[in-house]
Amino acid sequence: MACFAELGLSSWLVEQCRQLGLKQPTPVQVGCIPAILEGRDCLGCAKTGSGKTAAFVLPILQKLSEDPYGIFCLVLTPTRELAYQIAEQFRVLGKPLGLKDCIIVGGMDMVAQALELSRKPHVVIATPGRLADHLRSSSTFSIKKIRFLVLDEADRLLEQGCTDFTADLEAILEAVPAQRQTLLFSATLTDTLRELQGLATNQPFFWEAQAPVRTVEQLDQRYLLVPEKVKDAYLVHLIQGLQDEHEDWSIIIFTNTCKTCQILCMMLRKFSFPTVALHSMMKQKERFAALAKFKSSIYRILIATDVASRGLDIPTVQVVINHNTPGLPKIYIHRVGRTARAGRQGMAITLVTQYDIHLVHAIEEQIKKKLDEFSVEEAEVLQILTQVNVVRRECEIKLEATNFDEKKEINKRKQLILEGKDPDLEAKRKAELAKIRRKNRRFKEKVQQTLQRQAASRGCPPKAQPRSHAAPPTQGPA
Ligand SMILES: Nc1ncnc2c1ncn2[C@@H]1O[C@H](COP(=O)(O)OP(=O)(O)OP(=O)(O)O)[C@@H](O)[C@H]1O
Repeated sequence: MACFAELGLSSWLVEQCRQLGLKQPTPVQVGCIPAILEGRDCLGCAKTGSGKTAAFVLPILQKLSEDPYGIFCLVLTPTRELAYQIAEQFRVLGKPLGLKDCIIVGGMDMVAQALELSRKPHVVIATPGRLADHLRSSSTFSIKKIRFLVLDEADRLLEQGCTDFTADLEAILEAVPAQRQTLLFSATLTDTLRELQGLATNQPFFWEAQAPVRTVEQLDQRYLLVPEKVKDAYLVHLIQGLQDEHEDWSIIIFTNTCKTCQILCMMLRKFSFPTVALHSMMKQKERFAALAKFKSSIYRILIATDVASRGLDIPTVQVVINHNTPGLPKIYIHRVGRTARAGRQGMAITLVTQYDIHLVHAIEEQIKKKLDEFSVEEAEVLQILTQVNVVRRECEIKLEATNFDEKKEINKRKQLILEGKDPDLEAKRKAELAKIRRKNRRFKEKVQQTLQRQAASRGCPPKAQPRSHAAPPTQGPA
């Protein structure tokens, strides 16, 4: 395996790596750094926690040291917390350069950001929405001369998920020069490869880690079949077990909505688990504070929505629990990638209800690996069931009293207005879409029932279970 110096990096950068404890480059670094130094665009696809950040930070710093000016590089990332993490890597590795960086993310003071931008930092790390706002409203800075454009978690930036970056990305792409080096990185690039290739046209170099499985080897991946109604009792039982078994334990729990995240956080605290929440309904300062408390192990459990599923690098995390089975395999890959990073061991446990078995199949097909069953003593779960349900209900009532839903609705409307959309029209469109989906689902169910009836009348055995180990969930103690 090559060493950092053999990749063409200058001695001061090699020394920085050594000081940081990076002894040998990882495969994605070996693959991408020389191509970037040659001046080529680069698309780097490698597993979670495999060192993709340094794969672009190191060559950019080298080029910056040869021709320092501001603004030299723009890095775009989907989440605010990730922007701070990337900035830290630039700062640490670029220390000898006296690197000036600037973080432009939503939820922070815009005037202070505008001032910082006008001081021509070498590197700007931004979320697309806030940077586009600055471009629309200010003429005190320019990204017309940037040498590097980086899209970290590039597939997320390009897909139209719950936060749609397309319009903001368009505004940004109009403001950057055509002559630039574009670097795109993610653990799941291949799904949006065609769109991404349109962005990187300068002798693009595509690097993908060759591996039979798309998740890391050191990750023990489990599923736990739970009846929907008793999910939270299983969760409490799981955490209790992990806490009893491990001295220095640290867990991230992923939920599907901000509200569930908030309720579960309140509930786990009632059970005296040191828990902090991270979701987009929190103020930015609270988000940073929560993350800092978790990183410093003051709190052992971080309960989060997918705002924390990409990129966050917290080496102490040993376990990831998916409170809901992710609807998309790619979300699963990023969530479970918050543990077992940089060669460490880790475990991911996905709670699977009777309605989610097909999602597990889709995940297994994508990652090219079967999940193993995680077994628990059902009798022990039964013992805490009533208590957990009562506490959860109390937390729900408490949260309702804070008008959480109303605040969420107002935030949503604000966001739509900012995106130039009519909130009422959007609501109507959504309701129509939901109606169509319901109709489709009913139709599918009817077809299924007819097929089963026909099979039964022909005397065929009922259709086999989709997977050998995914037996129907046990009749839980509901
Ligand atoms: N050459 C190296 N040797 C050892 N550790 C490294 C090396 N390069 C990076 N690391 C460490 O590996 C960890 C993961 O790196 P990084 O956050 O860049 O992963 P990633 O590939 O971007 O993951 P994700 O897809 O989840 O964003 C970091 O703590 C980083 O400091």
